[in-house]
Amino acid sequence: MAQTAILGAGVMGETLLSGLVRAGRRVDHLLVGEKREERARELEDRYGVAVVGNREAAEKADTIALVVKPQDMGDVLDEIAPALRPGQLLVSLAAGITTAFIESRVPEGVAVVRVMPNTPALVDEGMAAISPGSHCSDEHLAEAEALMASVGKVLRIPERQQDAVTAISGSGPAYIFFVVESMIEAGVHLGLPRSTATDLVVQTVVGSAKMLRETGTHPTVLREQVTSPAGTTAAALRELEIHKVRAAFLAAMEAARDRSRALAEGS
Ligand SMILES: NC(=O)C1=CN([C@@H]2O[C@H](COP(=O)(O)OP(=O)(O)OC[C@H]3O[C@@H](n4cnc5c(N)ncnc54)[C@H](O)[C@@H]3O)[C@@H](O)[C@H]2O)C=CC1
Ligand SMILES: O=C(O)[C@@H]1CCC=N1
Repeated sequence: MAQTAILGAGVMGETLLSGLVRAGRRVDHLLVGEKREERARELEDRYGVAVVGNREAAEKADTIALVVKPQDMGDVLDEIAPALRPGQLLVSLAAGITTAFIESRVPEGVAVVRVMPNTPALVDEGMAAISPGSHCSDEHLAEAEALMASVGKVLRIPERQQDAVTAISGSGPAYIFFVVESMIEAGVHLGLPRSTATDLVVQTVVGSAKMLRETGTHPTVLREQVTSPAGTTAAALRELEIHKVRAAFLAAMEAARDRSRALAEGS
C-alpha cells in the first residue's frame, strides 16, 4: 500500500494519525515529520510510527499531509520542495493557505488539495471540506477524500468557500465548547454541583445534535417544540435575543472568515 506522511504532529496531525490507525492503516505505511524532539518520541511510543525528517518523509510518501501552522507552511514547503516529484499529492489542512500558494512553491505536476478539518475527527465525527488545486486529478481528490473520510464526513467545495467553511466547521467546535462552558457556569450559579451541571449540559448537547442529524428536522422547528407559550424556554430565549447572541455569532464568524483571509496574506 502507498505511504502517507503527516508533517506537523500537533493537535490536528495527531488526530489524523490516530484516525488512520483506528481505521486500520498499517503503521509501517505511515511516516511522521515533527520538529519538536520530545513530541516526536511521544508519538513513536504511542503509535509505533516512524518519525523522520520532513525531506525523507516527502521522498518516500505518495501522499503528504501538511499539518503545520499557516505561518510555518512556507518553511516546510521550501524544505520539502527539492524532494517532491510529479504525481505526488500534497494535502494541506492549514487555515487560510491557498492551493495557489502551495503550487507556487513546489515542482509542477505535484497535486494539491486544500482541506479544512475539525477536531471532532478525534472521535471519528470530523467534518472536512476539501477543494482541489489546479493540477489535481479526480484520483488525487478521491485519495484526499478517503484520507479524511477515515475520521468523519467529507464535503467537496469550491476553494472560494474555504474561508467561510473555516469560520463554521473549522472553528465551530470551539464555539460549541464555549456555549457548553457558559451553560455549566450558569448551572453552578443556579446552585447545582459542577459535576451535575456538566453531565446535564453534555448530554443535552449530544442529544440535541443527534436529533438534528437523525430527524433531519429544521432547527427552528426543534426549538419551537421546546418552547411552550409563556413557559421557561420562552423566558430564556428572550434574554438571548436581548443580549444579541444571534448578532454575536454573525460578528464572530465574520471575524473568523476575515482572519482566514488574512492568514492567506501571511499575517
Ligand atoms: N486545531 C484545530 O482545531 C484545527 C487546526 N487546523 C489547522 O491545522 C494546522 C495545525 O494546527 P494544530 O495541530 O492545532 O497546531 P499545533 O501547533 O498543535 O501543531 C503544529 C505542529 O507542527 C509542528 N511543526 C512546526 N514546524 C514544523 C516543521 N518545520 N516541521 C515539522 N513539524 C513542524 C509543531 O511542532 C507542532 O507539533 C494549522 O494549520 C491549523 O490551521 C485546521 C482545522 C482545525
Ligand atoms: O484557530 C485556527 O486558526 C484553526 C483553524 C480552524 C480551527 N483552528
